[in-house]
Amino acid sequence: MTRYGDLERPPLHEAALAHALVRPGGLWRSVRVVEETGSTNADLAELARAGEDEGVLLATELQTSGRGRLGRTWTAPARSGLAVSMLLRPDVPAGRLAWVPLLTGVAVASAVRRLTGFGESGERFFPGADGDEHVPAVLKWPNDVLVGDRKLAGILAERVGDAVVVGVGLNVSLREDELPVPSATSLAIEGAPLSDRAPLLRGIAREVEGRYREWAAVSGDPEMSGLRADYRELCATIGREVRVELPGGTELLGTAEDVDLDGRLVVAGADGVRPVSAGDVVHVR
Ligand SMILES: O=C(O)CCCC[C@@H]1SC[C@@H]2NC(=O)N[C@@H]21
Repeated sequence: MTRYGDLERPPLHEAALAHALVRPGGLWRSVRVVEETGSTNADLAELARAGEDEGVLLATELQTSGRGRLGRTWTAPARSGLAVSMLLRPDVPAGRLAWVPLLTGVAVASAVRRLTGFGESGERFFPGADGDEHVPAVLKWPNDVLVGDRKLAGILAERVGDAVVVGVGLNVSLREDELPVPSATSLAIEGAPLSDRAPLLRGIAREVEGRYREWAAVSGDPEMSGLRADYRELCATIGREVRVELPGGTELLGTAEDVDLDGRLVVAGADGVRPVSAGDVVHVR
C-alpha cells in the first residue's frame, strides 16, 4: 500500500475488476491493469491498428506520457487517480462518432455523482446527506468534467480507422500541492476522500457500457437514445457566455445556445449563429 499524505492509495486489482466487468454478451471482453505505461490511449491505438476487436479496457497505475486534448499532456502521481482507455468499434454512421467522447463525459459525470452520493454498500460519504448530495460534476463542452470552474477529469477520444480509443483521466486523491495546474481539482479536494478507486472504475465502465449499447442500438442517434437530453442536462456550457479558442488560433465570443445533433456547440456571436466542432471553451460568465 502506498501512502501519500493522509490518503491511502491502494492498487487496482486486475482479476477482481475483470471478474466484475467481463460477462457473457457484455461489452467488456478484456480488462487489463498495468503498473506503468507511457499512454493507455497509445497502447490501445496500437492494438486497434493490429485489428483488435472492441471491448478492451486498459488502466494503468502510472502514466508517463499521458496525452491530453489539443496536444496537451495529462499527468498525475502514481495511483492518485484513474488513467483508463477503452477500445470501441462503433457500428454507427461516421458522422455520429463525434458523440463518443460526449457519451463518455456523460458516463463519467454520472458515475462520479452516483458514487460520491452513496457508497456501494449504501453508506453515505456525506453524513446527514439526504441522498441528493454528491460531488456536483458537470460538463464543459465537449467533455471536460468540472466541479465549479475546476477540472476533475479529462477525456481524449482518438480515431484509429473505424475504431475509437477513448481515454479518461480522473483525479481521485490528489492534494492541492499535487495538482498539475491550480485550475484542476480532485475528488478528495471536493470532499469525497475515496481511497479505493475500483468502485469508480467499475462505475465508469458500466456507465459507458450501458450508454454505448443504447446509443449504438439506434445507429448512434443522439435523440432516440436520450443521450443528447442527458448531455444537455449535465452541460454547464449551455446558456453561458463563452470564448472559444478555435484550432488555428482564432477566437469566437458569444453565447453557447445548444449542442446540435452532430455534437457541435452552437454559439451565437456578433456575426450570427455558428456551430463549433472543435476548440477550447472558456466560460466567461
Ligand atoms: O482533458 C484532456 O486534455 C484529456 C485528458 C485525457 C487523459 C487520459 S488518461 C488515460 C488516457 N491515456 C492518455 O494518454 N490520455 C487519456
